[in-house]
Order: sequence, then C-alpha cells, then structure tokens
Amino acid sequence: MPLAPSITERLARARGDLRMGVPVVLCQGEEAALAVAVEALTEDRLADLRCIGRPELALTSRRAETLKAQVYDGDVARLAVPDDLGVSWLRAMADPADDLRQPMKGPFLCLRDGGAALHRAAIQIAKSAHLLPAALLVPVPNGAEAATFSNLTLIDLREATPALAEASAMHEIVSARLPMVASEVGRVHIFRPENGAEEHYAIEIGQPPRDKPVLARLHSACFTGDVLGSLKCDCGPQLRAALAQMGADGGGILLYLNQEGRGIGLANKMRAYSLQDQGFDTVEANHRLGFEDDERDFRIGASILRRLGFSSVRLLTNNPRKIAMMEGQGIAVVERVPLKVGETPQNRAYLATKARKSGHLL
Ligand SMILES: Nc1nc2c(ncn2[C@@H]2O[C@H](COP(=O)(O)OP(=O)(O)OP(=O)(O)O)[C@@H](O)[C@H]2O)c(=O)[nH]1
Ligand SMILES: [Zn+2]
Repeated sequence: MPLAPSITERLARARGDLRMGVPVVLCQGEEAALAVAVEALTEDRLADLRCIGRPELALTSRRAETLKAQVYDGDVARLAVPDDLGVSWLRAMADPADDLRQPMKGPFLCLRDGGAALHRAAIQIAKSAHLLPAALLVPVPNGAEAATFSNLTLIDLREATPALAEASAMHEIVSARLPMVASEVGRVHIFRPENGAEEHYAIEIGQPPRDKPVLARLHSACFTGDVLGSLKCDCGPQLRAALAQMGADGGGILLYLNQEGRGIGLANKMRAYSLQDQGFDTVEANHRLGFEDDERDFRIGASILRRLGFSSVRLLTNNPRKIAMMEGQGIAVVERVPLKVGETPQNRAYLATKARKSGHLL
C-alpha cells in the first residue's frame, strides 16, 4: 500500500500511543492482543477493554519478584486481573511507590498457558517509551485485529522483534562551532536515530585527529546532576572534569547520550529516587520498578564514534562494561583513563553500591 508506514515507523507510533494511553494491536501467528500501558490507563479505557475480552497484566520478572508473583515465562510474568479490581489496583501492581505502606497482597493468579511473546513485546515497547514496564493485554480473536481495529497501530512481531533488537542507524543532522570554557575550539554535533528515539550529541573539543586514539567520554544524561548540581551522584563533576581534561590535553570527544537514568528516563529515575528515600539502593530501586540495573544501549555511543571517524579511544570511565561494549562494537579501547571526581557525603553510598554490585572500579 502506498504511504504505508514501515515497522520502524509503526514502532515509533506505538511508543507515542502507549504514552497517550491508546491501545496498540500486537500479533504473532495465531495470537493477537490489544495492549495498553498500565501507567497511562484510565477507568473508561479499562471498561472499554473489558467489553472486548479478559485483561491480563504483563509485568517483568523483576517486578514480579517484589510482588512474590509466580513467573512462568522467564523474564515476563502474566497475571489474571480480578473482575472487581480496576485502575488503582493495576497501578499499584506496576508502581512500587506504596509497596511498603500498603503491600500488594497475593495470592495472584499467575497464568502459564499460552505464550508470552505479545506480553514481552508490550513491555519492551513500554520501556522504550520510558514508561513503567507494565502492560495490560486483552486477547482478541485471531484475524479480527486487522479489520476491527484498523484505526489502531498494528505491530506484527515477526517484523517487530528483529526491528526492536537491532541498533538504529544514526544520522548527523547538523554541527556548529561552540567556544566553551574547556576549549575555545569546540563543535557540537547532533545525531538523530532513524527509529524516532532520542537525539544524542557529540561535543568535539579541539580538532582531534581521526588516526590516533582520542580521549573520549561516553556521558549519560543526568538532568539532576548535570543541570541541578545534585549531590546524590557524581555526574555533574564528571561531565565538567572530562571536558576540562580534554581541553588541557588539546582535544577529545564527549558523547552526551540522552539515556537519562541509565536508560529508564527521568520520570522513572525520580521514581527510583523516591524508593531510595525509602531505604533501597540504586540497584534495588531499579529492580523494584521492574527494570534491570542498567537499561542503556551502549551500541549508540560506538556508532556515533564511528560516524565521526574515530576507531580507537582512551576512554574516561570507571565502568568496565563500557569498555567491554566499546570493544565488542569494534572501537579499540587502548587505555582506560579513570574519572574520579565529585564524591560527596550524599553520594558515597551510591558510588559504593556501583562498585559492589555493578562492578565499577574504585
Ligand atoms: N536509574 C538510576 N539512574 C541513575 C541513578 N543515579 C544516576 N543515574 C544515571 O546514571 C547515569 C550515569 O551514568 P555514567 O555517568 O555513564 O556512569 P557510569 O555508568 O557509572 O560509568 P562511568 O561514569 O563512566 O564510570 C546517568 O544516566 C544518570 O542519570 C540512580 O540512582 N538510578
Ligand atoms: Zn547523575
């Protein structure tokens, strides 16, 4: 059909739909279901969905672990939704904010018949839309989806699964000169991924030659640390120290990757901060929300470096995973340059947790 959107375009649309509380249609072979993000669900929409079929709640196994719900599908749990419970119950299942005050009491009816592919895909799209990783699915009769729900975004997993797994191509949109405190010779490059997700920035300090290892930093966005001067993390001081070191060295490249909150988005990071105020550490907070400790896709940084013509780096980091990921993506890390700045009484425990649980080098 002319002008028919591609699977990548439909996935971008699906992310917007889920954020707006609009259901999307997921299908694979014989199975089809309407899926909606729990976070954006309204009572009216839930009532409409109940007229179509019996809703099932999809959660990650991380969230299920906190709720003590049985998981039969590896990384995904499927739960029946009792007829007499509505949006507030679903929200409380998805969002751990009140877990301590009002523990969610089972036993839950955890589903084991049928497959979990549609549930897994719904969670994956919700995560990429930076929503809580929880979705409500209503199975619909096989074949009904195309005709009956033609006004909704249709995602066929045969196409979507590879599209979701592959790294999106990056295009440089524009670059412009920017004199900075760190170096008067500076340039900002804006990269836009083909999949409609966030743009990322590369900040070139000086004019580093492409045929030698470049002093490089992969910095993940931290609104609270970079902009507000949060004392809970070391991101702001690390950002400024990396730029200063590149200025002093006569050149470097800093990637400012919009992977806020280690890839979960700012709203979810603030949810994690609330949990940290309840006594959970940075890793436990992510898990209680249903996320892994680190949801970043480090292929993005490697792809931008390649686009800029760099293949070998002296990497400013304390995170061994970043080194492994760069090497795995064909960027040679000839040296790790430690970046130890900005320890405060408020972030000491956070840094210790990263060292103990996430393997960061002290
Ligand atoms: N989810 C979550 N994200 C956090 C928390 N504190 C900081 N962040 C995010 O963590 C990311 C910081 O990552 P980086 O500065 O790349 O740090 P790193 O992976 O520890 O590696 P290096 O700094 O290179 O050693 C930013 O996206 C922050 O927003 C937290 O408690 N929870
Ligand atoms: Zn930070």
